[in-house]
Amino acid sequence: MEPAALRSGFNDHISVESNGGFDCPKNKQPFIIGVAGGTASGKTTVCNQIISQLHDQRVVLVNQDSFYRSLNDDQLVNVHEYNFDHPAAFNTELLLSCMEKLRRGHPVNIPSYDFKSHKSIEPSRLVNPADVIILEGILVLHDFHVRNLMNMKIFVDIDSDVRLARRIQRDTVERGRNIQNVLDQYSRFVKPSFEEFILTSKKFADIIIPRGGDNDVAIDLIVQHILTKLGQHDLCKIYPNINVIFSTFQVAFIYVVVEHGLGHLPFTEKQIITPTGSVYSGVVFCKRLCGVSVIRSGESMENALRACCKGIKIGKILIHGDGKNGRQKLPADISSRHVLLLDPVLASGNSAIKAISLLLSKGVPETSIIFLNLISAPEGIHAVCRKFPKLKIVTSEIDSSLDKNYGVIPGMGEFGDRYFGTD
Ligand SMILES: Nc1ncnc2c1ncn2[C@@H]1O[C@H](COP(=O)(O)OP(=O)(O)O)[C@@H](O)[C@H]1O
Ligand SMILES: Nc1ccn([C@@H]2O[C@H](COP(=O)(O)O)[C@@H](O)[C@H]2O)c(=O)n1
Ligand SMILES: [Mg+2]
Repeated sequence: MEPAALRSGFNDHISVESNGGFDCPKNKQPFIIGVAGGTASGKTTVCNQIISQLHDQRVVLVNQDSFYRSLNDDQLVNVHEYNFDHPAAFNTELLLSCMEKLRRGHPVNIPSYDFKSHKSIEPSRLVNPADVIILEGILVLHDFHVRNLMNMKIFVDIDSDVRLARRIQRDTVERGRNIQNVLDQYSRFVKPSFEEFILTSKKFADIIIPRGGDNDVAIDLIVQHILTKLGQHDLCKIYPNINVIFSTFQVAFIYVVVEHGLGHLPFTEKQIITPTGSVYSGVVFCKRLCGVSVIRSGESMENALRACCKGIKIGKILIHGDGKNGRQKLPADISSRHVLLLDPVLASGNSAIKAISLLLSKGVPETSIIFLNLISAPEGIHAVCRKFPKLKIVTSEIDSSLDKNYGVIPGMGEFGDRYFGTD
């Protein structure tokens, strides 16, 4: 029996975690982008361009400016002594709690800030949860906790002279300042704080955009990346070494997973002369292969592997449930081969970790292991990917979670029993 026949409707089981960690459906967490850069570098302009190109997605823009602390009366009297470019000028705790609520899928009230009175004003802005949240501001890459929220970090990089010219223009027109105020504030606070806190956060950026809003190519690439990520499971946003095969009903077939796994192996071009004398160009794997099945359910994938790679050697690993080390029968030269580790279900990850550790102890490099499975639980992916970031996982489905007996939900029951007809 093919495993696809064991399951039905397995694409429509998005569930909600019950542990208070996240209230969002598991693979529906928002994609959070941070956009930093010096004053008047074009952060807001870049964000608006990204938003306009993401027209089919729910996007919200949160400005760090909204979290400026209101000045008290004493501070207002001496406003020219106040450093608005220092991290302490912002209420970062409030920013973090608002971002956390949005991340969990809750609406939130964001304060409104008035640059003329230097205070928060009513009404605040009700922001609804969205697929993409963009957080923009001079210091959003400075604070470790704020940075940690982000899936993508952008720094807008523009010549300081251009920024100063734009700032004079903007602050005199929109923020009620005169040129002398702007220049004094710039040389006393804005420039030194830029060098101390903003420029030093540039190293945390994933993308640096020269020329800001004029850089159409950079904005286009960013939008494409966001669209790709929005289509992916959340775990793929965290672990680049996990590959989920496009999930239609048919692709749960073992053969497709095996073929896809083979596609991850390095190969070189090879030409041969056919019996009719013509030249045929094909490819050959750079290194010899070996399958290793985890007994017993992994054996269900062996036929597919043999069908794809005639004569491939296949070893076996038996994992004990009682904490003892696993037993194995593996080719003597396994350390010089690429290993396709076969186990159709990745649940807690405990068996997989034992099997992988055993392969490593036999000298197989982590980079030479491709773990092929059909159904995986997020818990197993976290466990394996954290411990072995250099191996690849190829799966056809990431399910919702684990039950208390470490069974995958919804999963497909005891795979070995169902496949071999012993249930
Ligand atoms: N590429 C550009 N060309 C000309 N003016 C620009 C450009 N980008 C931004 N500006 C102007 O510069 C000022 C600052 O831009 P803004 O996007 O608000 O910067 P930031 O949010 O980084 O402070 C605004 O008045 C804006 O209209
Ligand atoms: N009351 C305030 C608050 C902030 N500023 C300046 O705004 C700059 C940050 O905003 P951008 O849109 O330019 O990123 C920052 O450099 C502060 O100096 C202010 O002048 N008055
Ligand atoms: Mg701005």
